[in-house]
Amino acid sequence: MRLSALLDTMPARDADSVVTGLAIDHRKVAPGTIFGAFVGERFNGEDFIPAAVGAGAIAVVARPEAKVAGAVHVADANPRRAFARIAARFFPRFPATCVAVTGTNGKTSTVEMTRQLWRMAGFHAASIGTLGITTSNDSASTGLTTPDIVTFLTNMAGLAAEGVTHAAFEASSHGLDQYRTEGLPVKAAAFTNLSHDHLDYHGDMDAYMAAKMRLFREVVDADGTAVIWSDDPWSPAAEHEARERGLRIMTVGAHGEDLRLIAREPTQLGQSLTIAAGPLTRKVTLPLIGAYQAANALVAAGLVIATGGDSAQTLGNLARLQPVRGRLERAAITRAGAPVYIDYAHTPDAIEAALDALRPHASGRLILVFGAGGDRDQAKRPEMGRVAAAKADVAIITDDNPRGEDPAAIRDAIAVGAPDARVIGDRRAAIAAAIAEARADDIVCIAGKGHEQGQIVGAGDAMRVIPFDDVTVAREVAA
Ligand SMILES: CC(=O)N[C@H]1[C@@H](OP(=O)(O)OP(=O)(O)OC[C@H]2O[C@@H](n3ccc(=O)[nH]c3=O)[C@H](O)[C@@H]2O)O[C@H](CO)[C@@H](O)[C@@H]1O[C@H](C)C(=O)N[C@@H](C)C(=O)N[C@H](CCC(=O)O)C(=O)O
Ligand SMILES: Nc1ncnc2c1ncn2[C@@H]1O[C@H](COP(=O)(O)OP(=O)(O)OP(=O)(O)O)[C@@H](O)[C@H]1O
Ligand SMILES: N[C@H](CCC[C@H](N)C(=O)O)C(=O)O
Ligand SMILES: [Mg+2]
Repeated sequence: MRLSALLDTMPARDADSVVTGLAIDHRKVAPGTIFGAFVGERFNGEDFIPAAVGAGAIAVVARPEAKVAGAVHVADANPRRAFARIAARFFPRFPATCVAVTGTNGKTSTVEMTRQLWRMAGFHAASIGTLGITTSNDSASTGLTTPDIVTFLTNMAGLAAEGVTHAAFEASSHGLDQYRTEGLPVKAAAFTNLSHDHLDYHGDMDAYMAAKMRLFREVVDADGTAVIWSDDPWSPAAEHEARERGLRIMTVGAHGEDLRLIAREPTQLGQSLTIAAGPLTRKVTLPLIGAYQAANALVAAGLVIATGGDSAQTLGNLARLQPVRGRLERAAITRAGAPVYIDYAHTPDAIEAALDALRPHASGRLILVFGAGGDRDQAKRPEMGRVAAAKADVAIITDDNPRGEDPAAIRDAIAVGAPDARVIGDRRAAIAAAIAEARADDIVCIAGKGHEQGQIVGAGDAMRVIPFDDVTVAREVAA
């Protein structure tokens, strides 16, 4: 592709230069690359411009004040956005129907359920997010929830080339703030909820919400649909944003206008949902437990219906949803007979949602093992402790990806909110203690890591990922 096909203005002599690719990391620059130089948290990408040009970059997207010699300077006060727009021209292929999900909790579950519902309707569908890229044949891990813009668009082009026509992706607040998911038409976008997380990055809840709402303000198509979970304290604010943009609005939940959850009753293996969709009222048995999973399933149904799915068929298909990895996944039964669940709860609100989901199924006690990640929001730690102390009968604080921090200091910060909790740093020992403690009528919940396959310790060059899988460890210890 020629540079002139990607840039609006450039010196005439550069117009015919051939663009071979795009990169935001100077180490990935090859001859013919367009390099995006961004000011980040750890580095200033502008410092790498000479190295990028040396490696063959033919254009650099950077702030007007950046120094660029030997390549076209695409100057923009918001270089991440400018780069995303150029990248979208370079990768013009994508699945015809793309939808996005944002919110503090429930993104992964919702995109994965959306993929399953599309699949049941006969489409070749994919989901992209924390679990990586999932299609009905394959799954591949990508590292971050929302990868960088080049990876994101490359993946979308790859899916389209494989024949995927429907894709649901997670839009994390970091991803939205850093323009990591732009450039393809997004027919519908969902908001699940907002609660305490990532305030280290965003500062306060209003700024966090504003980052998420870029999805409605800028990313979703102007004639697209906003699917909004109606029962969250932040739902009215989300609805206001969608209205301001002139989007079609679909509200879902007990207070929802479009998919109204009229009743929810636990059954032995799941729950029975009564849902009104316009004139149609349907009762379906969802084979998953907990209010939070019902919420995510309904938002997923909303996205499918918003993009042309038949209401009756989509709601009926909820009965065939498969569990999402690491989200209230039953991993083992202890020798005493207690079920052990693995859940990805790593925020105060998620711990509450997971324990609320399990409570109706425990005639005895709820025993919780949990921790908080290092180099992440510190303010959520005592809050996680408080909700654990309030909602679990036995709480055990352990390590969950300490990264560059002292694990003992993280545990102490959690214990401020849960002074009676036991503290066992070694995660395997903590899981073993919970399993040893459980009697037949108790339930053990191991929170925070879900599908993760490792314990991240150290930072920078000293960073190591020690293999660790809660499901495997729970099975080994329970055996
Ligand atoms: C805080 C954050 O989001 N950081 C991400 C962000 O970093 P940054 O823009 O601050 O970049 P930086 O490392 O300071 O470097 C600045 C620029 O210089 C470039 N660079 C840097 C070094 C070098 O040698 N050469 C070079 O060119 C970098 O590519 C970058 O463009 O962009 C980097 C490149 O894509 C990411 O690796 C990095 O993710 C870090 C590792 C991270 O931990 N991110 C987490 C918090 C995150 O994004 N999480 C969300 C999930 C949230 C949720 O779902 O709850 C996610 O979407 O995964
Ligand atoms: N709708 C919801 N309401 C409240 N809590 C939820 C909801 N959905 C999920 N959770 C909780 O959050 C955890 C993570 O769920 P999920 O992975 O779907 O969210 P996510 O938004 O993708 O998270 P991340 O920010 O890590 O990407 C679940 O294991 C559960 O404890
Ligand atoms: N997407 C989340 C994942 C957290 C998972 C938990 N195990 C942790 O490390 O805190 C984050 O980056 O904050
Ligand atoms: Mg996720």
